[in-house]
Amino acid sequence: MPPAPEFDAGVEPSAKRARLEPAAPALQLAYLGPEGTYGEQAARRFAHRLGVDVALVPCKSIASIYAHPAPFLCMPLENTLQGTVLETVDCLLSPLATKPRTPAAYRRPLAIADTVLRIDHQLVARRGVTLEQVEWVRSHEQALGQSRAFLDAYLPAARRVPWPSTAGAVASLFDAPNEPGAALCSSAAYEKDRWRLELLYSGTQAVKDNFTRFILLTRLPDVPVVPQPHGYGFTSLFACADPRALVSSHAQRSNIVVATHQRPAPANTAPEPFPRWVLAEVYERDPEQQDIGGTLWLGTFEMENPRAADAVNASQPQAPSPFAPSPFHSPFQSPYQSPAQTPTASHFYRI
Ligand SMILES: O=C(O)C(=O)Cc1ccccc1
Repeated sequence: MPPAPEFDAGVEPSAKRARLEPAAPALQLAYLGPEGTYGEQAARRFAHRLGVDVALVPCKSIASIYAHPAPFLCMPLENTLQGTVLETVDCLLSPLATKPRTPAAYRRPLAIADTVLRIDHQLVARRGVTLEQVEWVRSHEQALGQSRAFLDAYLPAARRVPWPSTAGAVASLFDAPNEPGAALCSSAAYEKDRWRLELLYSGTQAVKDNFTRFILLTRLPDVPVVPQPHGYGFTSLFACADPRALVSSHAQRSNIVVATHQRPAPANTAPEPFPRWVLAEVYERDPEQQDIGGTLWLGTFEMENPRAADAVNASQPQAPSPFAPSPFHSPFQSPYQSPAQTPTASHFYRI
């Protein structure tokens, strides 16, 4: 009797089996959601520039972006008409407080890039609602402020209701189906829901050339600064508790302070009528080439309270980085800053 054929279970011998590597999970990039915000547009640009597989994660507020454990965070920093985005600067300065507000398990984020978006607001309401009927307008406080003159002229009696985001304000219109309200949002947010929206006015901001600058932060170690497509601006952000410190610590390095963002410090941190913390934007000159370098990263924080500096600088978990190591991200080190000029580690740190 011939031997029984070997039982073929339909499985290839293991040596021949195709080796399917598990796909690396996409790196998360947290932004101000929901879909349709200006923040989402900025986040998409950053994702493209990073050149790695990135999953966008919408967050409910700017504060919740900063608290998110995602390796990348996208936040609005400043606007042509409204200036500083207060919630963002509050987050960036929060490590100056004695108790860091970010959970200790998350690596404190560092800025690695910026992008500038043109901002053009649309006033929208649910289908059938007219401008004359609008009793309230919801939007991010930036959009309400940028549209102040329009609202004064066209909707003087309407209540202005700050909302965590522009696209969130649009979504809220459908939760209040019987109320004659409106929202200020991007064209993208309008386009997404246009079948159920009325476009009441296009371009409500006070000037046509209205821009918002967003920054990209990372919690990963050793991420190289992301090349700027425009090729200029080696901009660092430095925070300090006393604006005078900017002059003494930067003058001799021929750095130029080009902008400052100021917020009140907790009143008990300084015996002054105007206790304040300052985030300063600084061009770092390359002393060799006599020109200005190419990338944004947040600079060094000068600390009044060394205990706070220690808390912030406390060792943080190192997530594996998919990027080549960069010399630019070691603490207290800038390519154009000699260690001899760097004040003690307990008083300075980079954000
Ligand atoms: O709410 C949004 O869409 C944001 O991204 C914040 C914002 C609001 C208005 C102008 C720029 C950014």
